[in-house]
Amino acid sequence: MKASRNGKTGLDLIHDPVLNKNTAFTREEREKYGLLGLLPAVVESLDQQVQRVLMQLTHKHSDMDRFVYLTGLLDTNETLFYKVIMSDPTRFLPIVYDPTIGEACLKFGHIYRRSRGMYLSIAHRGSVSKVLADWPDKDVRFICVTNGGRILGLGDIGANGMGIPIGKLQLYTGAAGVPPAHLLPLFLDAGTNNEQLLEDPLYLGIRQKRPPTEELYPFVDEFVAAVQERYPDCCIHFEDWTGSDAVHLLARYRDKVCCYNDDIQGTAGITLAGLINALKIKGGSLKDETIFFAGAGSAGIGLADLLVSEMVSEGLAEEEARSRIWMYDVNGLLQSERDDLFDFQRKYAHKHAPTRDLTTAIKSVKPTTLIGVSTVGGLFTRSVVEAMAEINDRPVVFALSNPTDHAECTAEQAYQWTKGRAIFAAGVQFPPVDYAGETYRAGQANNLYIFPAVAMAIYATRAKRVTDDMFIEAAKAVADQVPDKLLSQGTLFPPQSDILETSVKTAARVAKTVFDAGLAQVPQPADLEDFVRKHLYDASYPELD
Ligand SMILES: O=C([O-])CC(=O)C(=O)O
Ligand SMILES: [Mg+2]
Repeated sequence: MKASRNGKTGLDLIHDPVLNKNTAFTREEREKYGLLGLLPAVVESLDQQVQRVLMQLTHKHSDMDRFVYLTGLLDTNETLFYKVIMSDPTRFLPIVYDPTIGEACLKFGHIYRRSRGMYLSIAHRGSVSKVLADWPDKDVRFICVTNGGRILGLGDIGANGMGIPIGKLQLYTGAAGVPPAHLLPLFLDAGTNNEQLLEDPLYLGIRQKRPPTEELYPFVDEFVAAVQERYPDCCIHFEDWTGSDAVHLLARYRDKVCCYNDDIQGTAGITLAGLINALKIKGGSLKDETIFFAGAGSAGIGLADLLVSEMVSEGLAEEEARSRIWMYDVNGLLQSERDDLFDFQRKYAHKHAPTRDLTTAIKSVKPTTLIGVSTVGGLFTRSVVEAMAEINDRPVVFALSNPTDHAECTAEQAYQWTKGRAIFAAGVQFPPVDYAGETYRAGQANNLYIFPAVAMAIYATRAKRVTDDMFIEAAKAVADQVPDKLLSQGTLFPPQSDILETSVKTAARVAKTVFDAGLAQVPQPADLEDFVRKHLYDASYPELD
């Protein structure tokens, strides 16, 4: 009997999720690797196996059950898992990702079956590098890392937040074809302040409160240094940290190592794409907009900073650009007299009387665009949305918080309350809305259009650093790929059914930005799209020798 390329034969080969083909092992392979008798008689194609999975999924009663089933499939047959989700992204992205992932994270410790990725705990301080070396793969190119501090709009859910790095990296592959062999989800466990979880007997993380920043940041420093040492070509993707940690950690590392924060830069990118297309619909240019953020955390600040740089490139002075951006948080409008603001929020606090009422603030500031990054479901009440419609002929309203019950308002509310005049987008997918004889199709302003494509560009070019320009270019590329017909129905983003194609084109444009900035570590090819295609993961069975 011959051994496969990783030395495995027989049951060990069947139990290896990367090499397993299950009923698709050929007769020759069964003979060669000692599989005869371990499999049913039939030899099936990957497509036939997909049919069986689809059939089994129809018998599940909820997307949560489908999520658990698909996780099990990934644990046993990676190729089949990606073949299934890439066969119908519109159907499967909402199951492996938002909104189902939100519920999956809340229940993570309860539905947990098998470990995936790595868990580094603050108890490992001083030996993080040694513990990281337990990971068997030699060529890790991306680590998506969270500490569970602010998962989606769900707040601090500690180790249950591990669902997010796992899901985000599945989107690298499913939405942009980054090969899964190079991806490592990682949970940096420094405890949780979530009392309910600390008391849950099935909670999976360390049972202690979060440490102060002075203890957390040296731990993150040690982790970042350990990654540099073991995987010098690895890009660190920070995800779902609390707002202030997100902003401070990105500032700490962005000029020193290859890293980015998706909540800051990816969310900013997709929202910029939405704004570019909203302006195509209503006319005008970004520099003439007044933008009001409900929520002043990492997503709001990241987007505000990106908008300021775009407005400056359209000719505004930086101070003037900042004056067009207003923010509002739990304590009301950010204004110059407030003494409870972080350094990075202060630049968006303008002279204004204090107000703690959102409608009053909107009526006074008169924004053209309202962006919800508050995590507060229903924050955009009828009076808020009607105020936007009074001020603007075509009010731009983006309700970006997720999962679904955290959205600031629904698509139906936005269209009804503005009598169909809103240019609306949400962080989750809402169904089409029929209003006064028209059908409106709100697009999903989700960073899944941005970060997987940016990651593909980083992967293909071996980029040394990640810059805001890469996210701005990704935003423009995504905006350019929305067909006119969709724009006329109010959809600001490309269809998810073509997500891989959209990502390839976006990645090619981002790759150009990387080469132009001199940040690539490979020679520049003549045809960038072809170059990206050569790096794509192919969901078909690997050779075993
Ligand atoms: O994951 C998503 O859908 C968007 C996101 O990054 C977040 O909400 O933190
Ligand atoms: Mg996030």
